[in-house]
Amino acid sequence: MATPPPARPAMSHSSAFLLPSSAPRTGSADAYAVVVLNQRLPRFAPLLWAPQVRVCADGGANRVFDGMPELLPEQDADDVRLRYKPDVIKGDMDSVRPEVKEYYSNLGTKIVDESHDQDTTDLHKCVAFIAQNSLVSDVSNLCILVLGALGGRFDHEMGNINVLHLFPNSRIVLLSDDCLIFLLPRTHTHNIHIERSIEGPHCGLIPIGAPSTSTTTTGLRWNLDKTCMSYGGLISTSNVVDEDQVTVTSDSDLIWTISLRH
Ligand SMILES: Nc1ncnc2c1ncn2[C@@H]1O[C@H](COP(=O)(O)OP(=O)(O)OP(=O)(O)O)[C@@H](O)[C@H]1O
Ligand SMILES: Cc1ncc(C[n+]2csc(CCO)c2C)c(N)n1
Repeated sequence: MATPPPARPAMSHSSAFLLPSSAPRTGSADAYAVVVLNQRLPRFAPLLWAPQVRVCADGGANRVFDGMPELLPEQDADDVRLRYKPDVIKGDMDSVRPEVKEYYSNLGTKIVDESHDQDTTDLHKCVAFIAQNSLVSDVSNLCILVLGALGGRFDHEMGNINVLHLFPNSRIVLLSDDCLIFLLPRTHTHNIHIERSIEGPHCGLIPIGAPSTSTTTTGLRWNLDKTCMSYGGLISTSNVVDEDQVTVTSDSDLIWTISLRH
C-alpha cells in the first residue's frame, strides 16, 4: 500500500500590502521590509515605503533619489527625498552615484560597503543583512518586498529568483510593475488569498529549483492533481485564478507568480 504524503502545516499568503493604505488590510505578515534594486521604480513604490526597514541595493539608491520625485511630480523634490530616505545602502558600491551616497549619508543612512564579496549578488547581501541584523524585533513573520526584481537583465532576474531558493524560510516577494513572484516551500501547504482588485487573473506555478513528482492545487482554471512538473516536461504557465483562494501542495519548492492589474 502506498505511504500517504506527510501532513504539512499551512502557510497563508496575501498581497494586501499593495492595497491603498486607506483600505482594510488583512495581510499575512506582521512586518515588512522593502529592498529597492537598480531598476526603474515600480509605480506603487511610494505606497510600499512605510515598512519597518528600507534598504537600497547599491544602485537602487539612485533609483530612489531620481525616481521618487518623478513618481510624485506634484510635490517638492527635496521634500520627497527627505520623506523617502533609505535606512541602509548596501552592496558592492559600483553603481550608486557618489553624490547620492553622500546625500543619504548626510541624512543618517547607513552605508555598508561589501565590495570585497564578488560571489554574492547585492540582493543576496541585502536579504542576509535584514535576516541577520535585528532591524526588526521579530524576523519570524517578516515579509521582504523587493522592488524592481523582474524585467531587465535575465542574469539579474535569475539571480533574484535564486535568492528565493537560498532563503526558503524567509517570506520574500519579488515585484515589478507587471507581476509578483514568491516561493512556496515544499514544507508547507499554501493558502494564497487572491486580492482581485490588484492581481490576476494570469498566474503560473513553476518548479525552477527541482522537478516535482506530485503537485495538487485548487482554485485554478487548470488545476493539478498529484501531477508531475519539470522543465522539459509540464510547467504551469498562462494559468488563470478562478477563485478567491488558491491552495497548493507540492513535494518540491515551487515559484508562484501572478499578474498585477494596471
Ligand atoms: N536589469 C536588472 N534586472 C533585474 N534586477 C536587476 C537589474 N539590474 C540590477 N538588478 C538588481 O539590483 C541589484 C543592484 O544592482 P547593481 O546594478 O547595483 O548591481 P551590480 O552588482 O553592480 O550589477 P553588475 O555588476 O552585474 O552590473 C542587483 O544585485 C540585482 O539584484
Ligand atoms: C561562478 C561565478 N559566476 C559569476 C560570478 C560574478 N559575480 C557573482 S555575484 C557578483 C557580485 C555582483 O554584485 C559577481 C561579480 C562569480 N563570483 N562566480
